[in-house]
Amino acid sequence: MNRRVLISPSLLSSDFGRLAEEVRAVEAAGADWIHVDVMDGRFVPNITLGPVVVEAIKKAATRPLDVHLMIVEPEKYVDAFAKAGADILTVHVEACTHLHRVLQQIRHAGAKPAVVLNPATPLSAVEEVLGDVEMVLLMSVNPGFGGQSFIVPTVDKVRRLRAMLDARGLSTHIEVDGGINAETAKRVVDAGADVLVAGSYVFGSKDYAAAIRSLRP
Ligand SMILES: O=C(CO)[C@H](O)[C@H](O)COP(=O)(O)O
Ligand SMILES: [Co+2]
Repeated sequence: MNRRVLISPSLLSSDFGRLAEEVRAVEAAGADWIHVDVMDGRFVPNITLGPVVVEAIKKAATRPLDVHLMIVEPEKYVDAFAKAGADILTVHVEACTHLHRVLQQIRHAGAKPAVVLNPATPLSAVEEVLGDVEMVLLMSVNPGFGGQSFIVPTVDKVRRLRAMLDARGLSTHIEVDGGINAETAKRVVDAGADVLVAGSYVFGSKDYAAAIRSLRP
């Protein structure tokens, strides 16, 4: 099946001093979504931004905000991020004691629920909630930093997840995040991914439009 591939540039590698301009620039360059990385210094060894900054990004953006929460106890903050303008809210399965409850909370808050797995977390960890999410995000680096190398076994993980979804008649998005460039993009799209996060590849290039174009099949 031919799915339209969506590109979600990660602002993590953008110029934070010119965040609104950067959002407008990637949108003009063809971004479908805007990926926002929220890190708390506990779930991951890095700290980025909170709901106040998401609200500022929302004012600059016209495309959906794809908010990736790399935080412990996400249930304490999902309402605030939804209120700030997150359209898709993605929580780590490793951070949720009651994953199903958190996904319900996200939907009640008015955002689309999604779940993300670290590279070492097996697909079986999300098998029971596949019908409750709009998207499954597979990390293809260990979360916390941009600019890392793609972890190759993710390609087979994407293929196995797409087969699990097909077997259940679900057309849930599969997003891949970490080390995405023109070469790795092709490999994960061929395996069944349809949303690509790219941070350093897009924001590190001189021509955002050309970089985004090169990620599409
Ligand atoms: O979630 C993330 C890191 O935890 C980022 O979205 C990801 O690393 C994007 O950066 P790059 O494309 O440079 O790998
Ligand atoms: Co991310």
